Amino acid sequence: MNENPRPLATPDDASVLNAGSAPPAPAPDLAVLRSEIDRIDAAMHALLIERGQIIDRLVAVKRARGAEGGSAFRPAREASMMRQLVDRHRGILPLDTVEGIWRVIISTFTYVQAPYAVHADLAAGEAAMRDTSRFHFGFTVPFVAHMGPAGVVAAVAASRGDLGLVPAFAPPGASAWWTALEGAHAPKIIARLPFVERADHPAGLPVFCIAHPVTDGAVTEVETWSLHVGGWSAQAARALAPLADVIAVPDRGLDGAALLVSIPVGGAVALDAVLATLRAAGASVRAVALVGSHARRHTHSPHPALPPGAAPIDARAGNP
Ligand SMILES: C=C(O[C@@H]1C=C(C(=O)O)C=C[C@H]1O)C(=O)O
Repeated sequence: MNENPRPLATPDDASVLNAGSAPPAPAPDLAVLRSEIDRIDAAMHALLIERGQIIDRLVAVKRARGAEGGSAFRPAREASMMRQLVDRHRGILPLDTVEGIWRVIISTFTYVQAPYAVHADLAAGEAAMRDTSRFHFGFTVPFVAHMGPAGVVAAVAASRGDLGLVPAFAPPGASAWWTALEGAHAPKIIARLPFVERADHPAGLPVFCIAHPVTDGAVTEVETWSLHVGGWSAQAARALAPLADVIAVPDRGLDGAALLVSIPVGGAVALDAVLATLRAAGASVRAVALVGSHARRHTHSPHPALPPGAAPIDARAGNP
C-alpha cells in the first residue's frame, strides 16, 4: 500500500506561494486526511438518504396527480441531468466514473419509485450488452437476457413498466424488430443510450431503449420512423445516407426493405425530404409509422474541435 501518495500542496497553497520566504507548513498527517475523507463519505451518504426522502415526496405528488402506473423512467429529465453532469464535471475523478455513479443513482431511485426490469437483446454480443445495461441501470434493477430483439419487444409489451435494450445498429442477420412498435399501443423507442456519447465510452454500445409509450416526460428531439419501401437499392441507400441515420434490413418481397430512420426534429432534413429522396432514387414508400423519439445525441469531447483555420485559444488570447 502506498502510504505517501500525492504531494499535499496545491498551487494555491500558501506554503507553495511563499516558497523560499517562509518555512513550509508541516504536512498534515494521514490520520487527519483520512478523517476528512470519512467526513465527506458520511456527508455524501447523508445526501443520498436525503435524496431518497425527496423521491418519497415526489412519488406522493405523482400519485396525488393521478400519474398512471408503469415505469417512472423520464427520458427527457434523465437526458438533461446527464448533459448537465458532464458539463459541470472537473477534477481528477474520471468522467466515466462520475457518469456511472449517477446512472446507478438515477436508475435505482427510478426502480425504488416503481420496480421494473431491463430486458436486453444479447444477439449482437453478450459482454457489450451486459456492460451497457449494468452501466446504465446498475445491479439492483433486474436484468433479463433475450436472444434477439423480438423477445425483448414482446417482454416489454407484456410488462407493466419494463424497459428493453436493443442495438441501435443492424448486426448481421438482423430483423426489422421496430415494425413491432408500429401499433398505437405497442411499445416505442423512448431513449438512445449512452445519453452522453464519446469515442472511448466504457459502455458505449449504442442502444435504443424501448418502453410503453411515455405520456409524461417524453422527449421528441429526434423522431424514429419505420418505413417500408419497395425498389430498395444501393442507389437508394447511398442517397439516404447523408440525410439521416438509417438501419435497413431486407423486407418481404424481392426488392423490399424495412428501414428505421432517425430524424432530428426542426433540423435541416424533415421526413418529407427523406421520402422525396427515396422516390427520386427509384424506391417506392409503402408505409410510414412513427415508432418513437429520443433526446438529441450529445457528444462529449474533452478537447472541443476548433473551427477550421481557428487558432488555439492560448494563441488567440496572445498568451505565450
Ligand atoms: C425523480 C424522477 O423519476 C426518475 C428518477 C430520477 C432521479 O432519481 O433523479 C430522474 C428521472 C426519472 O427517471 C422524476 O420524475 O423526476
